[in-house]
Amino acid sequence: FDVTASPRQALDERLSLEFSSSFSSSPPDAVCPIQDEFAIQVADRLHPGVCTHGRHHHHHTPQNTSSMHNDDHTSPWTIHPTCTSNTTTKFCVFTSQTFYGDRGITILTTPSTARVLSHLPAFNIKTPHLSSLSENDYRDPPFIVAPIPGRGMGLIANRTIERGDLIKSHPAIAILHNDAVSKDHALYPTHYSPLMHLAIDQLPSNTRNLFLNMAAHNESEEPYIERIYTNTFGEDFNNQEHSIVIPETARLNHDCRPNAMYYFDPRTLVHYTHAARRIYAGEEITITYVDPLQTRLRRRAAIKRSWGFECSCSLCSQGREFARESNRRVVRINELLKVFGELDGDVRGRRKVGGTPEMAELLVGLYEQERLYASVADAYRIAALAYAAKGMEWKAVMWAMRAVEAGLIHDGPRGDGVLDMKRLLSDPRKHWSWGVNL
Ligand SMILES: C[S@@+](CC[C@H](N)C(=O)[O-])C[C@H]1O[C@@H](n2cnc3c(N)ncnc32)[C@H](O)[C@@H]1O
Repeated sequence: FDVTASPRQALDERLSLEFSSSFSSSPPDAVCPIQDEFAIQVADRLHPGVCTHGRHHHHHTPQNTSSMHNDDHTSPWTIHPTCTSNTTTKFCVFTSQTFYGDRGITILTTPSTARVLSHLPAFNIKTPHLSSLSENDYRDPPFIVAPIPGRGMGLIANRTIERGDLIKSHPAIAILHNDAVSKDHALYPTHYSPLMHLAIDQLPSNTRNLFLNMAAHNESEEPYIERIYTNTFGEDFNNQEHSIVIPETARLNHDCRPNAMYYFDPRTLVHYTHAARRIYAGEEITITYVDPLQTRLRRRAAIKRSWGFECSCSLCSQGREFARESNRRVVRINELLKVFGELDGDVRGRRKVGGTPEMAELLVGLYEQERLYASVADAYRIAALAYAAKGMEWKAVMWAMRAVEAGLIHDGPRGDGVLDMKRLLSDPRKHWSWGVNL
């Protein structure tokens, strides 16, 4: 979806997911390295002390596993990898049937990417019965799954959900290299299609059923690949584009001005969805499938091209004058983002901030007018930087605090923007942006 979208979109009009690929060069963690509150909570509940005492913890390796690697690390794959032969790029299926308990995960990728993945903390916590996680560790989720006229199934809030409330969090069940699932690829279906089928078929049966129960927007096509094209999120691993499958989250329908936002934690392979604004009982919970900072024409075209439906969300169906003004704001937002440009310090920690505080406040206003309540995190951060650049500490702090709150919804606690704003808050005068525009 969104900046993530289906492989088809990922291939056609790939947009970027900033937090992806960041782990590709990070060293493997020796002890339970998870800093994520939720994952720690889950791990500790099931295996008290593993995360808190930092004991080394390896995944159990069943007998039929033979490690592909000869490093000192135990392979997490519980089924011997199957690979393509006679292809320029070698792809293999790597499956763990014990990932997050009995949920399992299947990965169709190159051996080098699989090796990077196998070192993730996700494979370092042993969480046998995270099936509870598959409905979010909620005994009483704040939504029901129900048919929505003209949209198939969807999620309806069953009580008030406040901004920032967790709606869903689920580990991925499949990670598929886009080159191996692209219908346009010369070697698909002869070489890659059997591998893709094997990948899904090797999942534990309950998890495979989650996959098969997902919607396909074109039933006449091959059922597995259609489910992938309809439901996956895009994510880079090892700097290569992949599609990730989170069946429960794939029930969320699209809205150009959604009330929920998701992010993926590439260390734990858990996908999180939070409310971006207050959602009342009876409202449908939605996410955006496309970059929301596009004009109506482009959004509608992108949705039609990748999912085959006509966007009828409130923004897509509003009257001509309203649509024109929204388009204008979107264009202006993009112009301002360009003016502010690169938002990190340079190597010496000194980089001018490209715009003024007034421009930054205009940007915030435009995001809010556009009802972009999660991605407004970017505008808040820009405002904090613009004020810090002018040496205006308290204004900088105010916007940084807003940026952290919105950033937690938009990018999660390890998002670059959130981390940068936390650094600013811990000592504004030592931040890279302090006084750079004076
Ligand atoms: C990821 S699935 C969403 C869940 C799906 N409705 C289901 O029944 O499981 C994407 C598909 O849902 C439908 N869909 C999602 N958002 C929609 C919307 N705003 N209007 C119409 N159909 C929508 C389209 O058929 C799309 O291909």
